[in-house]
Amino acid sequence: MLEVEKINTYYDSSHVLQSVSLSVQSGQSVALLGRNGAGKTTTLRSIMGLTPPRTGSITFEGKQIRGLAPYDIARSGISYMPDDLRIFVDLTCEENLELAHRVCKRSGYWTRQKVEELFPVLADRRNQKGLSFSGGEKKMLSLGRALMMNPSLVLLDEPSEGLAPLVIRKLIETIGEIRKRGLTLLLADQNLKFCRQVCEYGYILEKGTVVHEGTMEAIWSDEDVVKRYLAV
Ligand SMILES: Nc1ncnc2c1ncn2[C@@H]1O[C@H](COP(=O)(O)OP(=O)(O)OP(=O)(O)O)[C@@H](O)[C@H]1O
Repeated sequence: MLEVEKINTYYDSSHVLQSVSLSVQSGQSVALLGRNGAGKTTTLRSIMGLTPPRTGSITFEGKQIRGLAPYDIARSGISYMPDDLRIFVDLTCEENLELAHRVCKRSGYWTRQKVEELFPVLADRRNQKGLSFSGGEKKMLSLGRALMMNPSLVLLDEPSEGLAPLVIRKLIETIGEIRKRGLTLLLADQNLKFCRQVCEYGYILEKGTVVHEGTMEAIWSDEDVVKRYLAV
């Protein structure tokens, strides 16, 4: 479904991603792992066209998307939950969700009603502005916005970061529900235990390079790999 081949991404003259390749199959859930500054966010931003790679290829459902504007990439069926969530704090919960749908113009299973069924708290807070939301609620709203675009692939940046263990458990269940609707996921997260519960396959980044890949079970049980690339 998604093939990233040898992409090189820069911030000005700083060469951050160095020949990164990865692939995500339809229906799969794939993790991008690695320590702070390894290049996880930059990989997601590169796919989304927000920090376009200078070279390499990104194909999605057989079409080249490298070089397209982010909104065209979104309309092709990829949505993105950034680590800073990017919800509109001056808008109500309902307005945030409807705006995402209107911008993307893709219809499908996910309507505001379906998103509110998945996250009942968003129904409770339908008319409240985002500023008053807790961190966990903002995350749910941001994920809800991503779903309202009716994507086939969702990129999630640090979904578990900053959440209490109980909320993470709920998030794991929610991701399971989302996957039952046929969605494919690529997520960047430093929480190996969380990734093991929601992903089948993982890529480990270090200094902008893929240094290891394998099933999440294999990564989880490889003490050397965990110590070398993931332990803090
Ligand atoms: N806007 C920017 N301008 C310049 N350099 C940047 C910018 N954003 C990130 N970098 C650098 O690019 C490298 C990769 O950062 P990136 O945010 O992709 O890593 P990450 O794995 O997502 O880490 P984190 O978990 O801390 O977000 C780091 O060295 C970082 O300092």
